[in-house]
Amino acid sequence: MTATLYDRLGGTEGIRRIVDKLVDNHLSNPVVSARFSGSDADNLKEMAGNFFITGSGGPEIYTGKDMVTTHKHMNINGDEFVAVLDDAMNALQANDIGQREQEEVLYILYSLKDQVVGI
Ligand code: HEM
Repeated sequence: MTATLYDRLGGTEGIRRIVDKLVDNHLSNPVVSARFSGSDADNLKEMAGNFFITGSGGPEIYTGKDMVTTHKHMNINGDEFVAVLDDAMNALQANDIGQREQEEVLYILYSLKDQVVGI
């Protein structure tokens, strides 16, 4: 049986490391940093980490809002969405995640586009 994406990303510990890097990337990415200027970075890391852990086949610990409710009225555009995908790919590569897993994460994130962009 193939291991879950959760396992292949290094389980809870591995995903926490990836998401910490992802949020740090957002904070220093000029395309999106202003979006997060009022955010509590530690809380965002916790919530985004929980989202990834649950969404990749790990324990059901995500108790945050759904993606439409979270991003509604933010008027997020396509360039910002691509910037977030860039930050995610960079975070995976910085943590030596394999290409197959990078592709799977990219596909999952891309599939959420309609729940994030222009809503
Ligand atoms: C597929 C792409 C994305 C996913 C999976 C995602 C996921 C999340 C999650 C899980 C949260 C936390 C929700 C909660 O606290 O209940 C969140 C919050 C947020 N997201 Fe996204 N997001 C995505 C794209 C974006 C984009 C493109 C932007 C804008 C550049 C953005 C801006 C924000 C902001 C400003 C918050 C609120 C932070 C806060 O409460 O301080 N997101 N997102």
